[in-house]
Amino acid sequence: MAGATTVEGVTVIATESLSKRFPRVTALDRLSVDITPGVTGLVGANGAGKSTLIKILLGLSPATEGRASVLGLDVATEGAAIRERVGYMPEHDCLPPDVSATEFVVHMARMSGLPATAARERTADTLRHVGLYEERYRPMGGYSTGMKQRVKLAQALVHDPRLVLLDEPTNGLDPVGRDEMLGLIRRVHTDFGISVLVTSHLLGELERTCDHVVVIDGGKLLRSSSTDDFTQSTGSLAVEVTDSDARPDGTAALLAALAGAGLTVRPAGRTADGAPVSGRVLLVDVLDESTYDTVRDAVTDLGLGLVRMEQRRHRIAEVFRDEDPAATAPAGPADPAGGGWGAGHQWAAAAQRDEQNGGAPDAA
Ligand SMILES: Nc1ncnc2c1ncn2[C@@H]1O[C@H](COP(=O)(O)OP(=O)(O)OP(=O)(O)O)[C@@H](O)[C@H]1O
Repeated sequence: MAGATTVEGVTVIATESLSKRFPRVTALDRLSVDITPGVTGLVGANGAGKSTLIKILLGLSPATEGRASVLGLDVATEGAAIRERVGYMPEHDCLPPDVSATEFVVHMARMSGLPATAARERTADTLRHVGLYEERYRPMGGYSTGMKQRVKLAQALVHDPRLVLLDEPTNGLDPVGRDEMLGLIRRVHTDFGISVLVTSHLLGELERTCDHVVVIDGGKLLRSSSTDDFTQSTGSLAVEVTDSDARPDGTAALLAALAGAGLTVRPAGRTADGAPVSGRVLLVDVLDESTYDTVRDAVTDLGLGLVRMEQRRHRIAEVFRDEDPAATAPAGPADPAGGGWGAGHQWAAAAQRDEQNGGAPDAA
């Protein structure tokens, strides 16, 4: 737990061999991770232990074993001090329906210790920031899911915390609402310098929003690294060609030619919005500079037109599929809570769901 006491500016959250065992399930299993300032995604399938970790970090639920600190404060003994400095957006709907957003957020601000005038001013500012200014006096029972999520975000920000913990803030939102929420979350950090830990079971949405991603599965740490490292191009090249009279299926001809030249090549499978691309885009593993020449020469020799040839980055979901060959096997209906599945299977299911939800960004 390197940053627990002294390097507060470097580590906002640190856990060391943190475990939480319930009678029938181990929700967190010796989790050791350091989280630095910025926007960090905590990703995991349903039941991976995300909410459990958040509750421990807020000092609301004791760990069974191990230690954790938030902003240099010990979660076991300094929970109240942590909750003064940290905002929390819970996963589930918890808003009283008869109360307006303004009344509710002012109330939460007062609960956090702000004087009445400051609470009203901060509430107005925060609701404006989350885009709820016009509707702020209406009872929240009539709000859409997106509006409710914004109120939950506003109450997490109103006392000007140094860190916010957001539990599945995009849950229940349509793709547009999800993008708007992710944009807001990004601005929480860029506009106000507040660090963010945001949980999601959708791998794809985090690579657009987070500087750093922590992946847990079955309460264990799978991986913690910068988003760039996750999605680093490892030399995948997207190639699309036209057909010709001589080659009515130019893509198949090119695939055969490149494979014959010793390159690893496969259909890309999906477009930017997650729809199948009927095999027109090929992905070629780049070994070195000569790969570009081999592709160009093959296209020319076959007499095809080159529509595009571009470097592409991996998507986070693919990293997990690539790391576990079993995960690419047809998995049937996604059931991440199904007993006995290994990590790769769970992530295959999560990745599959991600794509079905259209949460996947660029494929080529
Ligand atoms: N109070 C509790 N008593 C018993 N088991 C619990 C309790 N809270 C959580 N669990 C179990 O611990 C595991 C982790 O749950 P947790 O809610 O942390 O997962 P999660 O990653 O947040 O998933 P979700 O997004 O579905 O809530 C699950 O198997 C869950 O059933």
